Amino acid sequence: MRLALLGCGTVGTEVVRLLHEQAADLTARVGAPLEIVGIAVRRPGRDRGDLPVDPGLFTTDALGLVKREDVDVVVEVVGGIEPARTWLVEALRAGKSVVTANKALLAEDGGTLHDAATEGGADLYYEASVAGAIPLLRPLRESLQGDTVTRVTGIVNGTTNFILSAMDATGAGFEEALEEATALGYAEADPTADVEGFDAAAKASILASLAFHTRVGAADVYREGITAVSARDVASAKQMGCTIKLLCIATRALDQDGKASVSVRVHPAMIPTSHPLASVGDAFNAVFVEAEAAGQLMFYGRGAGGAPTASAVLGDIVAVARNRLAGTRAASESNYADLPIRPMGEAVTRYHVSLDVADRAGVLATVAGIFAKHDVSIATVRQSGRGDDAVLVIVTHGAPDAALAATVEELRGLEFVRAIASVLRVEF
Ligand SMILES: NC(=O)C1=CN([C@@H]2O[C@H](COP(=O)(O)OP(=O)(O)OC[C@H]3O[C@@H](n4cnc5c(N)ncnc54)[C@H](OP(=O)(O)O)[C@@H]3O)[C@@H](O)[C@H]2O)C=CC1
Ligand SMILES: N[C@@H](CC=O)C(=O)O
Repeated sequence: MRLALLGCGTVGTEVVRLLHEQAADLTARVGAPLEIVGIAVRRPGRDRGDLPVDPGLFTTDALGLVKREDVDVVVEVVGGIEPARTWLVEALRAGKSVVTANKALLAEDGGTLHDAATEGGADLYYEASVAGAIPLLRPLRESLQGDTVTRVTGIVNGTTNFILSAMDATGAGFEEALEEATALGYAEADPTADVEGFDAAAKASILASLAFHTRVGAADVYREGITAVSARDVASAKQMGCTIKLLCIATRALDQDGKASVSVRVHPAMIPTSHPLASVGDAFNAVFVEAEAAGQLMFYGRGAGGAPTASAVLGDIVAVARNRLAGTRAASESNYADLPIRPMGEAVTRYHVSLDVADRAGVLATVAGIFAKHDVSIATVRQSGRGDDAVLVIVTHGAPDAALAATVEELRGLEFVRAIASVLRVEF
């Protein structure tokens, strides 16, 4: 089995290392040796340490490598939309198997890749694209095909989980924690993708597409990142017995006429410290899958980093290599459902709102009246005074997100509201 490796950075170098260190076992498991015939990178002269590979294999001509007649499997660990899409479509149409970790591309234009795979009769595997080392996509793609998945909830971005865990545990600053996550190889080439929630949204779209048998694109996912989460939010969450996590929540629901639709969102949320997701620290990921017959399933493990991600890539390489040797390919994905996307405004959520207000008579009554006007029920109110100023912390019961957002907008315009210090959703 002859492999073309596209990319040799954090993940690619670990793929090379594992292929080298486990060569004998992999040969036995596949039934044929796995041989790298070329490695496409941007800077072939870059120092890659003691990588166990012939330096003559490096090239900048990725497309030329993909087109080589002797390549069976293309492994893409570069990232981004272009030129990765062009390379992978070329490979798939030519009948070459593809293994990729590129969630951004799958979320943006997965349909083009799947169509090219069908056209070329080729395998397209992408276990590493969601939740690093955790075997999650294959259970959705295979084991749960006989069941109806109703909800997928979890932490799917290691970088932001690392940052939020550090802010919560040690009081570390945002920038400092992001720098450390980048140095550890968790962050994307442009970490904005992590901290603004794009990476988690891409993963959410992949999970929802597989779980609900429908195409959910990146643009269908409601997204908020963690850049607005402050030390004050973290402290406030602690006071309530909560912690803050960047959550991915995908649900399939039926309306009164029995018509199904899906809602997919990514945003920071407060969860009680007693919840199992609260103890998911560092760059670990955890995902709950709820299915009608199976009930609740939990998947947990390292969600980022070179070696954990390479483990998932290697698993896919073995699978596609076995398929090629057997002259077969995996069944096409069943995206038959074509379900509508429910807007974020209809999602039932709860808000934690922290207001800096003037401390005088009638303030609380006016604020409560505005919540009532939008049909939002208040669960708790905490007030602490500071001379002329007071801090009001209000936690609501569940209400449509649009009603909660409209309430906050109206509060913002009140003359006695000095600042809306934070607005966070509360889940579970
Ligand atoms: N890091 C992680 O924890 C995880 C990453 N992923 C995904 O895996 C993929 C790779 O991530 P990662 O290894 O961290 O990224 P890196 O930035 O560490 O590595 C990217 C590699 O791609 C090469 N490259 C970049 N542009 C080109 C180009 N135009 N032509 C040829 N080669 C190019 C780079 O070359 P050079 O070395 O010369 O710069 C480098 O070797 C991404 O899709 C990412 O989202 C998925 C799960 C986890
Ligand atoms: N940047 C990503 C890497 C894995 O997908 C993350 O932090 O989760």
